[in-house]
Amino acid sequence: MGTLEIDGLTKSYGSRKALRGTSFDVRSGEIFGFVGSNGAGKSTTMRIVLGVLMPDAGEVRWAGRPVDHALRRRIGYMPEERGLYPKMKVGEQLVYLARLHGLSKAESVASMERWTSTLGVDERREDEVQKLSLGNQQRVQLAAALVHDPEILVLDEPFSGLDPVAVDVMSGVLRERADAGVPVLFSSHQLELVEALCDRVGIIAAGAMDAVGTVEELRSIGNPQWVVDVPGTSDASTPAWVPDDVRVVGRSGSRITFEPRTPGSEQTVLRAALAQGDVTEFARVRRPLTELYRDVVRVDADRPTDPTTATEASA
Ligand SMILES: Nc1ncnc2c1ncn2[C@@H]1O[C@H](COP(=O)(O)OP(=O)(O)OP(=O)(O)O)[C@@H](O)[C@H]1O
Repeated sequence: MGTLEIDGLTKSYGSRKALRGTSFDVRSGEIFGFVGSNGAGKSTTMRIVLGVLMPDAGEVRWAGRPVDHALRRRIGYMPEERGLYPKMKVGEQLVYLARLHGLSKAESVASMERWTSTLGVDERREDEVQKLSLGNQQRVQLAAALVHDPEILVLDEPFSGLDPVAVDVMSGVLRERADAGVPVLFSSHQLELVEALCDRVGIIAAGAMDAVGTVEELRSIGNPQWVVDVPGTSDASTPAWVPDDVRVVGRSGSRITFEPRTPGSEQTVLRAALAQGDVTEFARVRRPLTELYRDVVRVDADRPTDPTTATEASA
């Protein structure tokens, strides 16, 4: 049990700066969703955690200790480029990988059987990997990351290309591993899935973390939005009764979405709305991660680059 700390990583490929001081941590028992646009630096970060790449500066620690070769053997990794031997049989390959990580023959076979069953590829154990569909190859790839019972999981886009049933199976496995105390770090572009599955989310842009926190904490960055509905009121884009200290950002019939310009001005709106008639809805909008992500990335694009700062939304 412990925390995986990614601390101040920088990395350049020639003149291209891929990471500019990336820092965040993944705690024991949590699923951490790592999101960001193409080329933002997710795979580079994960490769450094695994020791496949060396950073120019910065450090990765597990339970307070720098991650060394021995510790890396206890990480389960799913690389973006995948890494199975296409001509090797599924079962043999998983046993081989477990043996490489130091499990006995009997332990390796038992683990292979467990994970192929859990992931629904037990009937394919005798097949060459290349004969499986891409989705089933991905299930085997996850089995390969899990077969040595790792203490940490680092998965690069494990959900890409999976059908909905496979997504459910994989989500269940990640949750079960996290519940067993494993920190689970995975990257994804499927933000709805990340929102549903993750305990915390980190948004990376241009090699630096822009925001880290629970989805609820990310909602507190930027302007909160509220919705108010007074049926029967005028359908002007901004009705005259709406006070000036809010900004109307959307309207659908009598239902208005707005952002307070000053703290508490949503209450002024409520009072003004009640003066118009019956208020059938007044609530803070729970914006989906997809929108929060766009806001964070848009603000980042508008701002002069200061790669050393990240918004830490977590308490
Ligand atoms: N081997 C390499 N040689 C040169 N540049 C690289 C190499 N690997 C990555 N890069 C560059 O580093 C930056 C970060 O890439 P990285 O693959 O880490 O991003 P990513 O967030 O994983 O992207 P994606 O979502 O597309 O997988 C990009 O600008 C990429 O072009």
